[in-house]
Amino acid sequence: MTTGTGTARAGGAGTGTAGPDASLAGTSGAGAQPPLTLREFEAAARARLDPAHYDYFAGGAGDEVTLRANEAAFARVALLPRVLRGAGPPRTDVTLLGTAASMPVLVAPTAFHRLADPEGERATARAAAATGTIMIVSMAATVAVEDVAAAAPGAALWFQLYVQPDLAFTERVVRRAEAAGCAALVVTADSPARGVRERELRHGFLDLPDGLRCENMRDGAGTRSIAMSPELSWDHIDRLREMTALPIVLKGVLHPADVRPALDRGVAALVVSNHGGRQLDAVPAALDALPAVAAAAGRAVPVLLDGGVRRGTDVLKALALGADAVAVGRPVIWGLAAGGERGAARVLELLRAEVELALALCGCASPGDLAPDMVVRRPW
Ligand SMILES: Cc1cc2nc3c(=O)[nH]c(=O)nc-3n(C[C@H](O)[C@H](O)[C@H](O)COP(=O)(O)O)c2cc1C
Ligand SMILES: CC(C)CC(=O)C(=O)O
Repeated sequence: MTTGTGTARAGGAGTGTAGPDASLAGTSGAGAQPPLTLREFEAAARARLDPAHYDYFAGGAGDEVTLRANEAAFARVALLPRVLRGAGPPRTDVTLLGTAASMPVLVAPTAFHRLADPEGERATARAAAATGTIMIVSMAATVAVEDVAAAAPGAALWFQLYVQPDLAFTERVVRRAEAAGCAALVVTADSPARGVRERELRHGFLDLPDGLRCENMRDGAGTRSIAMSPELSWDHIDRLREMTALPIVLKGVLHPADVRPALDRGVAALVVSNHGGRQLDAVPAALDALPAVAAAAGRAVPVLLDGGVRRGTDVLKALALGADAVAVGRPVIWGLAAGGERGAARVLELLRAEVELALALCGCASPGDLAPDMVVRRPW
């Protein structure tokens, strides 16, 4: 049987196989071989990036306990496949809040893509479109949301918002995201203050270099730096609900008690996330926080997870433990730094192919077939 034919997708950056992309040969830090895994993409990116920029992307808060925990949590969970279910070639596509995606893997919002590639978020959006998945454009993007949308016609975009103390300014940013065609507003809730990443301090990386800026902060009067809002509260979610008809996704939920107030305010989806270990160190791994949040949501709204997803099998583990989809942050940046648009597309296509194969090997016809009884905690 073949597992490479089950899903139609837009674009042709990938091949549907997990084989190397020869055009990326020479980008790998390990030699002439093109990167074949997300980890190899990280090595390739590291070899190319200014060390200060690599550390900005890679680093986490404090002792990086949570950063390490995110990946380690996936290693502690094992998949328990079913056999002989006649599932056929699996589908990998999902629909989230009305947006179709070729796989249950989204591009998480990450800042400053032009530090990784001159085309920056334009290249990322084209890569997401080629793979047929959703890109969540960061408020801290180095390309304006309008220009990201124009660079990748047909791309499925959502917009991530840091609510600004100036609500009138916040509303103008929301209007720009709406006008650019973003289909959901992802409100980051885990950052009432900015986490301290000591790697940034060691490099003295405190601001974008000359020539780059947060283009979504421009407001006629010029670029403004992004403020974290310590006063952020549920009232702001009410205000945003009044402000926009876009579905609101709450990003950065870890405590199950925060689910009820979110549902009461009409939040359309939740993202279980610790911001890739970059905010409060020593919080649980995202995967470990997922089951309780998913149980509290009780399938009322989609639950997403990000943090530490590096393999297709990680995606299946998260889905089995209650997620409807996951998002990846750093891996897309590694693809971008290693090979621009092609590199980012390759990272996404590798994940899609890995998800497809893992679904087949688990006896699943689609992502929705995963259930909690298909994972076990490793006994070590
Ligand atoms: C370099 C970098 C920049 C980020 N910028 C943002 C951002 O602007 N807004 C946001 O909500 N989250 C941001 N995040 C967090 C990601 O959305 C996501 O939660 C995290 O990267 C997931 O972990 P992963 O990198 O292990 O996949 C950023 C993460 C990184 C690594
Ligand atoms: C510009 C920053 C606020 C972006 C961010 O969220 C991060 O670096 O984790």
